[in-house]
Order: sequence, then structure tokens, then C-alpha cells
Amino acid sequence: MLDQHEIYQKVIFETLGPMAQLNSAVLIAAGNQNQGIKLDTSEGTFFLKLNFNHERDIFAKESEGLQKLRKATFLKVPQTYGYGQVEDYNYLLSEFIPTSRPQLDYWEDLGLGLAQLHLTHSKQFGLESDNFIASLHQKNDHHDNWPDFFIKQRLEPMLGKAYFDRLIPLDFLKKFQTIYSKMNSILPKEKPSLLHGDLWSGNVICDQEGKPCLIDPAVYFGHREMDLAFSKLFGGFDSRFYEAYESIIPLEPDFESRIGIYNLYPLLVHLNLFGVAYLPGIEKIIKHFQ
Ligand SMILES: Nc1ncnc2c1ncn2[C@@H]1O[C@H](COP(=O)(O)OP(=O)(O)OP(=O)(O)O)[C@@H](O)[C@H]1O
Repeated sequence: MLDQHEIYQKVIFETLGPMAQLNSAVLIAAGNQNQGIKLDTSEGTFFLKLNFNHERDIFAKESEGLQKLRKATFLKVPQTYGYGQVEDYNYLLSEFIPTSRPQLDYWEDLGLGLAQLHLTHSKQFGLESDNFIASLHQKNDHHDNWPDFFIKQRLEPMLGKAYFDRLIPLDFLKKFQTIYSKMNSILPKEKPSLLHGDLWSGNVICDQEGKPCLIDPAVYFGHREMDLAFSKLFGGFDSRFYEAYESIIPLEPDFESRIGIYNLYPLLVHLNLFGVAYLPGIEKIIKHFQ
């Protein structure tokens, strides 16, 4: 069995080549699933993400998602250098983003960059393959209609998992499903937009130039209001972000009234990841829309 140092050395051998040497390694982020490590090597400084998830393609999908974002927006997005497995670990090696304090136009940039991302359209909602949101499988089968996609590919799989894992009883599941018939009239029709897919404040970091940098996406073509609603779930972004976004692509009237519906998805994700503390929030939204 390899020790930590040998694992890091093997990762840089596989991704940067046989001449690459590890100088030092510092753990900078330890989440529920992943470890984030700053690696100083003979080839430069890199960010290494490691986990034991049994889904072996989790970082292949993260790398694909980051590359899709890089192509679609002027915003900073880390370059990826390789992913794979060393012993039981999955790894992803990417550009290390040193952080600093936001510049004055930080929020405006983020709003304009997200609008640019959302102007990347597709004919259908979905993606060519499934991916992940945090450590959970995220389905992406194509649909022509947003409410169908949202119900069948987003809400139902997470609701089913919560029921299967005994986090919710059957009557709660049935109550939840009663709102499906309202979706068509509540959700405005729009073209599928490329989304970040997990756009909360923890997934935007400030780079060394004081500019926003997008990390940790769960990309797909969806309704752009999903990203905007998600951005309001845990603390929200500065009002300059929303103003800049709307200067490029204004929102349909009454967006605020739909935020709860969209956020049923991240709340179900949190229910499945972290447990029943998220149930009352979900219940409140369901009651409101029943
Ligand atoms: N490319 C990078 N360069 C430098 N630091 C990074 C980079 N990517 C992520 N980080 C730091 O590591 C932290 C965790 O990264 P990330 O969100 O990708 O991991 P995660 O395990 O999926 O986290 P979470 O479960 O909190 O969403 C970030 O909040 C950020 O501080």
C-alpha cells in the first residue's frame, strides 16, 4: 500500500510525466467526500482532488464539465491536467488558483460571465451523458420540454433515492408529486441554456487578480433560472451580480416567485447527502405550491 506522498508522486507521474517531482503537499480543503491538496512540483503548482467514491468516473465528469465551462464563458475556470485512479483513490489534477480579495467589478464580471454561459444553447434539455452533483449521480436524458426534464431527470431520481434510503415516508413522496401537474403553468418556456448546475457561493472563488473563478460544476442544458435560484439558496450573491446578468438577458417576470420550485432540486440533493434537517424547507415549498 502506498503512503500519501507516494500517491501524490504517482498522480503527478501519470499526469505530468516521468520527470515531474513532488516538492511539497499541503491539505487545503477537507470536505465530506473530497480532499483538496496543493501540490508544489518541479512543473509548477497544482490542485489535487482525491476521494474514495465508488463511482470511478466522477472526476472524468467534473473535468468534462470544467472544460465545457471554459469554452462557453470568459470567466476564469481551472484548466484540468488529468484524472484517474491510484489504488482506491479517484484523482483530478487541475490548475491551482491562488486567491485574493475581489476587485470592484467582481460581481459585475460574474453576472456578465454567467449570462455569456447561458447564451450557449442546445436544442434539448439534458446532456450527452449523466454526471454528478456533489457525490450523487445526476441524470441527463434529453427532453424537449423543461418541466418534463425537471420532473423526470431532477426531482424524481432524488425523491426516489430519499424514499429508498428511508429519509421520507410514502405520504410525503405522494404529497411532493402533487405539485408536478402545476409545473407547466408555473415555469416560463425558454431555450435550453448551458448551466453551471451547482452555483452556490462556495463554488465561485476569487482568483489572484480579484476576478471570479468557477469551480465544481454539475453542467447540463437546463432552464437558466435554475442557476439563478441556486445562487440565492445559501446566502446569495451581491445585487450587482443580478443587475449585470439582467443587463444582458433579463429574467421573465416574477422570477422570485419561482425560486422555491427550482430549489427543490438542491434541497433534495442536500436531504440525500446530509439528512432530514432539509425536510422542513422542502415541506414549506410544497405547501406553498399545492
Ligand atoms: N483549482 C483550485 N485551486 C485552488 N483551490 C481550489 C481549487 N478548486 C477548489 N479549491 C478550493 O478547495 C475547496 C473545495 O473545492 P471543491 O468545491 O472543488 O471540492 P468539493 O469537495 O467538491 O467541495 P464541496 O463538497 O464543499 O462542494 C474550494 O472551496 C476552494 O477553496
